[in-house]
Amino acid sequence: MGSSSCAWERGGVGGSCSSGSSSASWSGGGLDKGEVERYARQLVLPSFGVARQRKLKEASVLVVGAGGLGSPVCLYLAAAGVGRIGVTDQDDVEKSNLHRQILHDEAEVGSHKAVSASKAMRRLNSGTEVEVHLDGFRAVNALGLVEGYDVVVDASDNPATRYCVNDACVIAGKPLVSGAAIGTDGQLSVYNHGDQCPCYRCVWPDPPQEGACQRCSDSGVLGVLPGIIGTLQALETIKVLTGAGECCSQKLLMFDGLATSFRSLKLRPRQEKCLVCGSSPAITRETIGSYDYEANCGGAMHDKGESACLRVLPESRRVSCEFLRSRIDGSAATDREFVVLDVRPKSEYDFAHLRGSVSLPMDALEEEVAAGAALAREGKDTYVVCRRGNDSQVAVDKLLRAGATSVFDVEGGLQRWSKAVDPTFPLY
Ligand SMILES: Nc1ncnc2c1ncn2[C@@H]1O[C@H](COP(=O)(O)OP(=O)(O)OP(=O)(O)O)[C@@H](O)[C@H]1O
Repeated sequence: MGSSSCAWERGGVGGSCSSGSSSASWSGGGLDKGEVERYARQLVLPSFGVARQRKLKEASVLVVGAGGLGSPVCLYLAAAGVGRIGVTDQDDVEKSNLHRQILHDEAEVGSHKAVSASKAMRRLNSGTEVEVHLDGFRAVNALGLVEGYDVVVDASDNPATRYCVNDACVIAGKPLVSGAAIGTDGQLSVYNHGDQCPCYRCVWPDPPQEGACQRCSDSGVLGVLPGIIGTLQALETIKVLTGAGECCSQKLLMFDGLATSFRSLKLRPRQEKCLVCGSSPAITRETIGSYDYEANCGGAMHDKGESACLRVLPESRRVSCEFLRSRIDGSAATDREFVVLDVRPKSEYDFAHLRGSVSLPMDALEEEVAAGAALAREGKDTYVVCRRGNDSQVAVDKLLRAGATSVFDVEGGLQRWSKAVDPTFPLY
């Protein structure tokens, strides 16, 4: 090869290669050598190429939630070369997150998820600028957060956040890549992307009642499921940012993990009556900050373990975990007979329960109440436990209404037991 000729040129944009010039002998279409080498396998794709890679480099994405869905979203977007990624979460990494939240590892248990996520992305790609928003997504910061990015990915797990993220995206005119995964199923759609494309609220105008929505912490999730849906969210985000292919907008993709099958539903276009993108919106730039999403859209935005506890019983019906321990070890100042009822599903009882406790899942307890058999334990003190101290209160309430007199809720449930009494009891 002659010394004056260009070694090679790609992309056609950027520096020239004239004979005798001191400038580089090549042009990478706006990418440097390291970037060309790093992204080579997608640069060679005719459907992608250098121009789209450059778009990714110039783009920014906000990821709401650094959990099961957010993990593959953050990792794949950083790996793909998105220029700036913001991640927001308010929660800490727990051991029970690790089977699916592959952003985090054992060393990060107890640390803030957004911080842990940022470390993982920086480890993966030092060329991606990572921004951390520690307070989570809320009505008061919604618009400010969303306006700082080109595309928003909803990787959260509760309806109040989903509606709030959607409304902010509509007001700020940002596409929203939304995913959900629970049990062995998942779904995905791109909202608010183009004139006719509906927003999340157009498709789901009626938020669920508080407590009506399933959560991974209660219903369980096969670890790989959010991996699949989150990876699809990353793919859709890349397509929205670069214009490659066709986005999953105006349709809802549904995945059945047990059958390994995908189905898609066509969605109705934007709705005139929609509260946020309709012709006379109630939620606007001026009102979003004070809109009460928790009251209007299905309950708490941030699931902070025990703080999410219900309070349906008077203090006199509640005992502490420490008191229950004193009954079990015989140090309490009473020798009345007692029984510990565990109202969690049998599957949970089977993997860990208090020695001597009796399994009576909520549906069996309801049958017992309906059959008038709820007083069978009268004469003994009955202490009711569940995982977090919510179902146990409901169970005690049902037993009291059925005429039982000596039943008590164990405050904070087995999570509190694990933290306050016996750290060897599995915390999940
Ligand atoms: N308003 C919000 N702002 C930021 N992050 C949120 C918000 N609401 C939920 N999240 C985060 O979204 C993530 C959802 O993750 P995931 O569904 O895997 O469940 P999890 O809450 O981490 O775990 P588990 O349900 O098992 O306790 C969580 O990290 C959660 O803290």
